[in-house]
Amino acid sequence: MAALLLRTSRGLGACLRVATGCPSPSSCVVAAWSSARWPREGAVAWRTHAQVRHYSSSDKLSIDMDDKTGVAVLKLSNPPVNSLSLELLTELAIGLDKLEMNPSCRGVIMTSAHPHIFSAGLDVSEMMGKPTEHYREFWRAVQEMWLKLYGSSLVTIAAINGSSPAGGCLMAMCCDYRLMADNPKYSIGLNETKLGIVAPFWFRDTMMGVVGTRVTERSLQLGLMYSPAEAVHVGLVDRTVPEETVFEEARTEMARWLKIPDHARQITKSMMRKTTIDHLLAQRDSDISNFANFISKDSIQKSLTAYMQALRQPKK
Ligand SMILES: CCCCC/C=C/C(=O)SCCNC(=O)CCNC(=O)[C@H](O)C(C)(C)COP(=O)(O)OP(=O)(O)OC[C@H]1O[C@@H](n2cnc3c(N)ncnc32)[C@H](O)[C@@H]1OP(=O)(O)O
Repeated sequence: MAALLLRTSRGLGACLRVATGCPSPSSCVVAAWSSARWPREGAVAWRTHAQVRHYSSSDKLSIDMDDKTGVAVLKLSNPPVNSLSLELLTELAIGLDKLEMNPSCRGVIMTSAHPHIFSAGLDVSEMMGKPTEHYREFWRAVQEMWLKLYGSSLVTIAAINGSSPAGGCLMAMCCDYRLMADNPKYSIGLNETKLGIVAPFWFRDTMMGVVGTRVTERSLQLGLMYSPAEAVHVGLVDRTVPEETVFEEARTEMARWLKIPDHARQITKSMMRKTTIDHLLAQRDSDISNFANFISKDSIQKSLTAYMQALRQPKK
């Protein structure tokens, strides 16, 4: 059973079960086998160039997997600002799942296809003027993307080639390592309070795992956005690099991580993240209800409307 789990289901939960010898729920194995049958018929287009395989069922996301190096490159491509719509979040979760199930994949570099913006975070229009059912579906998709990315057993590196507020920062923080372009015009952080909304506990927990309690508390209350240099100073970003080298530096960093035996690194990662993941899993439905109730409030809808109007004003 342990060998089967390692081969078919390499999420962090599976790693820790293998390490501890705990029995796995049978649903986990079933899910692993059904996902392993990708590409799904009709949903995924394949191109093969030597050892690089391109697969994506959406024009908002491209994933190129190099079988020789074991490294996949995941590029967000949702103009103008890579906002995380329901569609893009769903594609991200599916894409990450496929990489997890691909036995030749060992690492993922996440970046943006558009210069200047890594991701503007959650698509605010998905949180405005919609029925409650839509909010529930949207929030489940946000959770799912987080569970796949934060819970990935692969080495994940964020090559942050532009600004990365809120949900964009969350994605970067889910990764094992963060490189950011040293352009002072870019910024990164969890700015939710500035929109009049509150980052949920698992956004907070993710940030605490990266920068610790004190910096998280100050950053969240004030909705701080950090320049690349400031982000390095507080530990939100590991390193800044010249803008034109972000991607190559990410590749070099990946090579360093891939020198570590997968099983040892994966079990260590799982030990570090399991409590945070379990916390959300135990409260998934109540978290969805909380979000749907909160976002439906008139006062919150007014705050979001005002924020979007301000965003649309010409910049000085
Ligand atoms: C309980 C609730 C918890 C929920 C947790 C929430 C998490 C989130 O992620 S909320 C989203 C927070 N995101 C932001 O606050 C980012 C806002 N955007 C920006 O700061 C900037 O747009 C930028 C720095 C990302 C890019 O700046 P710039 O290149 O100057 O582009 P524009 O500001 O002109 O924007 C172009 C276009 O895109 C629209 N837009 C920007 N961000 C979003 C977004 N997050 N969702 C939807 N739409 C967004 C912006 O309104 C412009 O639209 P048009 O004027 O119609 O062209």
